[in-house]
Amino acid sequence: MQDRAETDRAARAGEAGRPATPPAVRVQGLWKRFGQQTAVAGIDLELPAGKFIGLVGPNGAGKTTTLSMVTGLLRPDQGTVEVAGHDVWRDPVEVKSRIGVLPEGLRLFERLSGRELLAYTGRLRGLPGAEVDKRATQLLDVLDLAGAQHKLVVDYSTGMRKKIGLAAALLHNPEVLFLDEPFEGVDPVSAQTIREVLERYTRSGATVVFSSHVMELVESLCDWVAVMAAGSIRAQGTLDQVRGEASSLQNAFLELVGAGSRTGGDSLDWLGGKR
Ligand SMILES: Nc1ncnc2c1ncn2[C@@H]1O[C@H](COP(=O)(O)OP(=O)(O)OP(=O)(O)O)[C@@H](O)[C@H]1O
Repeated sequence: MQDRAETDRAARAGEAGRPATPPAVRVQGLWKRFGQQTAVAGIDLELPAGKFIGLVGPNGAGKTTTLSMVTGLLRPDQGTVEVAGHDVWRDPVEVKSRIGVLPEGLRLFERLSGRELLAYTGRLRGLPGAEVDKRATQLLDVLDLAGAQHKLVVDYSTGMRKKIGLAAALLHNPEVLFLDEPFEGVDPVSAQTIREVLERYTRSGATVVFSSHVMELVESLCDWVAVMAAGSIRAQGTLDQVRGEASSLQNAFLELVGAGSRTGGDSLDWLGGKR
């Protein structure tokens, strides 16, 4: 007779007998309140590994709060979060070694140059100096920052800051990369570069989770989507599952967040009228 542990192991094993990969993120019963405001209202979320995942929702939906709790930056009031099979709040060191994060309102060491920032990040991550140098050179090159590598980060533009932040988040080759609005403030050329880097990264089996308001972008990039509104998950699944019968993700999104019937400003009858 199989013992319990054996049965559990068998249940976790894939059809080929290999251990099944745990989801990139598993969230259960997650809550966060700020005073009277409930930012995240008991969500469950399971994000598969190896996918390009979009977390979408209107302003104030709770995306940043969720990503902050998932990445160990903000302690939940209630609930559990696992990343790559490890509990974020019980096993933070293990989790942090496996993830890269580009947070909202990115704070960087402003008085370092881009290259110094990468060198410092690499050493903090415990990488050997020569390896950091090699990876930094390649990342600066691919992200078109080689010409600005000796400039102080404080003098970087918004898009350059996003790119150096992304380079720092990728330097240790994380299993799961979390990006809060990675394309905001980024010009189309840089956006294309970031996109190519991320597509290449997910093709290697890694997971990208990013939040965005731009549905066209999510539709063209992601194979998996979670829709959030008012602190709850309204839908999660493959792009096709979430889009359902709707003609586009944008239309599905408007229905899911209950904005489908909004009038688009009928009450502003004075705007554009007689002056
Ligand atoms: N530190 C805080 N203190 C008080 N309220 C907060 C705090 N952080 C978030 N909130 C509130 O929680 C709710 C969710 O905010 P959050 O920033 O997570 O939304 P979001 O989906 O990321 O929005 P956006 O798309 O506008 O960035 C909002 O109502 C916000 O005002």
